Amino acid sequence: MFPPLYTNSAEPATRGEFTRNVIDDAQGLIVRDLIVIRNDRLVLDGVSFALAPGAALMLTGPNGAGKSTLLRVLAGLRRADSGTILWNGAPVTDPVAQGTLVAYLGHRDALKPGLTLRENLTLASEAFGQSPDAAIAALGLAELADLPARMLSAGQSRRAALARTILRQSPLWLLDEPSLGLDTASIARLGDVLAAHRAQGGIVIATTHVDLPLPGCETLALRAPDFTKTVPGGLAAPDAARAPEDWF
Ligand SMILES: Nc1ncnc2c1ncn2[C@@H]1O[C@H](COP(=O)(O)OP(=O)(O)OP(=O)(O)O)[C@@H](O)[C@H]1O
Repeated sequence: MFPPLYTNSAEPATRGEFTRNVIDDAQGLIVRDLIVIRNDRLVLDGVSFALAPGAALMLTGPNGAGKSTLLRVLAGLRRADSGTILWNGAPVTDPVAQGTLVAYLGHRDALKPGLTLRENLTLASEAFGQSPDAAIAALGLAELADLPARMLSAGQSRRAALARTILRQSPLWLLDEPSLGLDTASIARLGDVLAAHRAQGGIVIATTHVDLPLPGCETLALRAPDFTKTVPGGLAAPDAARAPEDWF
């Protein structure tokens, strides 16, 4: 098991401890010294953590702290200005290019309103040769499966988006506020789904403003960025030279 060492500051003591204890070729996910600058503002300032297979991390912090930004970097939807991501000891430069490594649930449910719930999930699952039935059942959606997505409530729609995320059967789940709008029974189902994934060696990273059903998880509390400080022109590191149009 990795040591639960995290930081989103550049404090030398924490960085030193992290470096001493984490072995680069270990199984699982290692994130080291991630720096992200948005609009000349330092949003993530040296985020580091390590998660072994079966582990989970809850990302907390005030609005604007960078939780979604961190997930999007890990999902390959945005580049970091500097830092390293290792998966099973190998550097991950583009998670999207790794195919099924990552399953990402963003803020938006992004269902096609004219298609039924099942059609939405089938569309997503065909590329992976999976049937959507297990995911539909796991999120308690069988009775709603033939309704057009436009007829789903906010919580039902969130469950459908969760089902679409999990059917990829990716080892690394990145979930942005997965419990948003879910009722008590649905949160319990979400807990079962997360536990089953972790029991198979999967890793979960989830942002949240409320408690999530992730027993034994680690927590990384990101701090609000200091918006009185600017980083004009970004960092001197080569990554910072990428054109803004390369970024999502
Ligand atoms: N398009 C943008 N351009 C520049 N800065 C942005 C942009 N979108 C967001 N930011 C800044 O990036 C920072 C991190 O935003 P992010 O969405 O990652 O925060 P968060 O912790 O997920 O917040 P919340 O709890 O509200 O979801 C914010 O402080 C925000 O001001």
